[in-house]
Amino acid sequence: MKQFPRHPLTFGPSPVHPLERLSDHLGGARVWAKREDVNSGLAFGGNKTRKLEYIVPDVLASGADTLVSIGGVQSNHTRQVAAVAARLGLKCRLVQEHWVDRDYPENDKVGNILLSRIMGADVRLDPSGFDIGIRRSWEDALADVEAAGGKPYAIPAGASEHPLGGLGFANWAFEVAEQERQLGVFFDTVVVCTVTGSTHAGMIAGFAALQESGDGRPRRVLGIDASATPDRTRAQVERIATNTATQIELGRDLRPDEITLLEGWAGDLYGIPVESTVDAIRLSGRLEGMIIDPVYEGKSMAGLVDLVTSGEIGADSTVLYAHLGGQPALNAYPDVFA
Ligand SMILES: Cc1ncc(COP(=O)(O)O)c(CNC2(C(=O)O)CC2)c1O
Repeated sequence: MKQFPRHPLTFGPSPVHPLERLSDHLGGARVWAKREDVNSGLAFGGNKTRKLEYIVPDVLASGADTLVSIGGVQSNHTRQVAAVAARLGLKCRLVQEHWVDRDYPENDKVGNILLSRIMGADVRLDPSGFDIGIRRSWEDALADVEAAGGKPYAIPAGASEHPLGGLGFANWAFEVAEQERQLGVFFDTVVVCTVTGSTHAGMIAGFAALQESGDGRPRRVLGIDASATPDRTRAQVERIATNTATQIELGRDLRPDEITLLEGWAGDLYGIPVESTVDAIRLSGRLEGMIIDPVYEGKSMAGLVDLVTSGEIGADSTVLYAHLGGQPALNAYPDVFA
């Protein structure tokens, strides 16, 4: 894979470990986890921290003084942008839109948004609803920073539509291959939560590049939709995966079977947990002491549980579950577990 400048924001390779009790409980494939939720000392880290490692060199080269990004009120992404801004000594302007329609009065005071405020971000609430695309509120914030004499750096939702947004998880694929060698294991299936798409898309491009580099063993990357707008998310994954494959000089087109986004566990609305989400969160907590969140990982774990117990992921498979972080948002959902 072509190399790109990376500004280290993580502790190094994120841990990979087996989930024995969960695997025994499911009674089929063996399940392991790769833990982006403990990948960095920057405000609990997560998948966006890995993406930002490849964006920060461009930030520094641009001479910007303010990172400008966007997400829902309980966005993990904007919290990670705030942490990186703090670490780099930059200002941070965050647009927090009304992506989740829940009747929890403390929603804009706890969890991720509390952390972003603690780290000094200029947090602005906006009444606009959920959408993974480029938002007017974000464009207005960029113009606002500029009009006030600042030099903004534009980071779209989830850093996904950013030109360098797929590189973090393309590299992740190569990190997995190295850890497989060290552990003496091969993960034929990767399960990942998909919303704005560049985590999943980067993995698709990275594992394709691994195959082209000679590791021809068949591997599936299964994206579990948590956006509840799967057609838009699938199109965004395809676009970002294709762009990333070009950037890393894959040298071939991606095949349709390399882009798999599965529906069925997002429920009707982004950010609203359904029964399978809550069951998966409890199962992961009670069997492995592994905490997952109700917006993202609870939904991808619900997908993994069904795919393994149904045999769609065969009993002879070894599955790598991508834990991408997200726990701070649990503080906005205490009523769900009361
Ligand atoms: C914990 C966690 N898990 C999975 C995802 C999905 O990643 P992608 O957006 O790259 O598809 C997020 C994203 N979060 C967004 C946010 O604003 O926090 C970009 C939506 C996530 O935070």
